[in-house]
Amino acid sequence: MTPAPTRDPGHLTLALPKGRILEDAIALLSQAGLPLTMPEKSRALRHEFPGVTVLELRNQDVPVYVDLGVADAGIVGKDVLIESGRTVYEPVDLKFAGCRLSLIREVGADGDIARVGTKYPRAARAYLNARGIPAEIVKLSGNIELACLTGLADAVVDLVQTGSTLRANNLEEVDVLFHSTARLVVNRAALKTRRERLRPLIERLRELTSQ
Ligand SMILES: Nc1ncnc2c1ncn2[C@@H]1O[C@H](COP(=O)(O)OP(=O)(O)OP(=O)(O)O)[C@@H](O)[C@H]1O
Ligand SMILES: O=P(O)(O)OC[C@H]1O[C@H](OP(=O)(O)OP(=O)(O)O)[C@H](O)[C@@H]1O
Repeated sequence: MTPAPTRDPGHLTLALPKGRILEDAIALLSQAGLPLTMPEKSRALRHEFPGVTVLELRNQDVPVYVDLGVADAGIVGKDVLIESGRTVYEPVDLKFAGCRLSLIREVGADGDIARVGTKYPRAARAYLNARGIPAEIVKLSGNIELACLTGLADAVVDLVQTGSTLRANNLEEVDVLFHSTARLVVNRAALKTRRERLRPLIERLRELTSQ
């Protein structure tokens, strides 16, 4: 493996997820003083701004890039962070992208739960184990609620925000595993080597989200 080039301690590398978090993340980081704008629609995956590089990633990869120090900091949902099992420093609750991870079934379903579909197998396993439910977990990638509707699973563990997906598909929330919002995550070594950049950013984000 080629060793990573030594990076200028005055330069920040940020891991941001494409998808629904990106626009709010860029807006908040700009308010906090970073010279960022929404990247133009293109196939470019790395975006350069004065003193800041933005890596555009899948949500699940943000904790990996930050934990392994390729990115100094990042923004990701608490749901993805919990599921990743990585213990990155998480100094600010950014309070957007609010939702909850819930156990969902068809309205009125009351049989045993033998199989659960989810994009969150680790969180689902912990929840089911804690309740002594020996269900099989099937890892799915999207439109998770379909697993309930088609009989692929007796229940699903998925995100709920407005509840409109549930209502449109005759589903109900049986239990809430946890609530989630977007978080700033920071690499612990970078917190020391890039202290001058990261400390003011953390402070400003705390002020902006009134913590
Ligand atoms: N309906 C929702 N309302 C509010 N926040 C949500 C909602 N759905 C997801 N989120 C939050 O936004 C994050 C990103 O969601 P998004 O839909 O962009 O991801 P995705 O496209 O499913 O992920 P992937 O990167 O795996 O393709 C989630 O991890 C969660 O924290
Ligand atoms: O309660 P609601 O406001 O309806 O939001 C919940 C829906 O939003 C997310 O799906 P998303 O739109 O990201 O699609 P996905 O299933 O492909 O991830 C989540 O997986 C739910 O399906």
